Amino acid sequence: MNDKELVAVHAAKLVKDGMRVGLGTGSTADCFIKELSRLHKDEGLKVIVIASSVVSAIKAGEMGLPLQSIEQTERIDLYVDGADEVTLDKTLLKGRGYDLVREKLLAKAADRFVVLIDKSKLVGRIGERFPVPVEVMPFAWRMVKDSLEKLGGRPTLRRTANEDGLVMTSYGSLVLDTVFDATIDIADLDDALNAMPGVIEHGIFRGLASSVLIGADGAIQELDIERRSDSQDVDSRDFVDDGTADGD
Ligand SMILES: O=C(CO)[C@H](O)[C@H](O)COP(=O)(O)O
Repeated sequence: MNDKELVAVHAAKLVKDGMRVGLGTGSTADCFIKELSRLHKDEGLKVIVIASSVVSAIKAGEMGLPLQSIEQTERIDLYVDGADEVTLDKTLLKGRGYDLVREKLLAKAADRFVVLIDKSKLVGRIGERFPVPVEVMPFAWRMVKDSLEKLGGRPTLRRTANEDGLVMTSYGSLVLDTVFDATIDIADLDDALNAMPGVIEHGIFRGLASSVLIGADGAIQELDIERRSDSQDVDSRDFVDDGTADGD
C-alpha cells in the first residue's frame, strides 16, 4: 500500500453508518472513494456521498456508491479530500483540478473536513511550489488580472495540457494561476481574494480543515496544533493506525 492509499484507508474508517460524506477530487481522493466503495459493498456500510466534481461523481457511481447531488445538500458529516500544499497551521492550497467552487462548498458544509496528503505536500508557506489558482468569471478576467497584479501577483490564464486552449472549470469559469512573492501574508491575500469582484473562488482554504493526515514512509502522522499559554507551537505527531478510529 502506498502512502496515499494508507491515509485513505484510515480516513474511510471514520465513516459510520448513515453518514453523508463529501468526496474530493484527485488521486488521493480516488483512493478514498475506492475504499469507501469496498466498505459499502463488502461490509454493508450505509453511506450517502456528495461529489466535489463530475469526475468523482462518475467514479462513485461506477463503484456503486449512492450519490446525492450537491443541489440537494445543506450539511454533510464528513468531507475527505487531498490538497496540493499544506502548512503547519492547516491552511491548504487546492485547485490543480477544476472544481474549486464545489470543493470549498463541501469543506464549509462539513462537520468535519479531513485532508489526506503524503509528506511531499507539506510546505513552509502557501504558494511555495504551486501558483494560487483564482477562478474568475470569463468576462471579468482582465479586470481580475489587473487587481491581482496590483496585489503583487503574476497571473497567467491556465491552459490545456497541449497548450491549444484555455482550461474551463466545471462551473464554466477561467483560472488565473497566480504566483505571489514569498513575503505576501496569506491571511491578507485570502481576505483580498474573497473580496475581489469577478473572483468566483480561489485555492486558499484557511480555517476549514479539521485534521490533516499525512502518509509518510508507510506510517500516518496527524498535523496537530499545540497551544501553550504564551505561544502557539505547531508540529505533527506520530499516529498509530490500530484500526480503532472512531471519528472523535
Ligand atoms: O485540490 C485538488 C483538486 O482541485 C486535489 O485535492 C489536489 O490537486 C491533490 O491532488 P492529488 O491527490 O492527486 O495529489
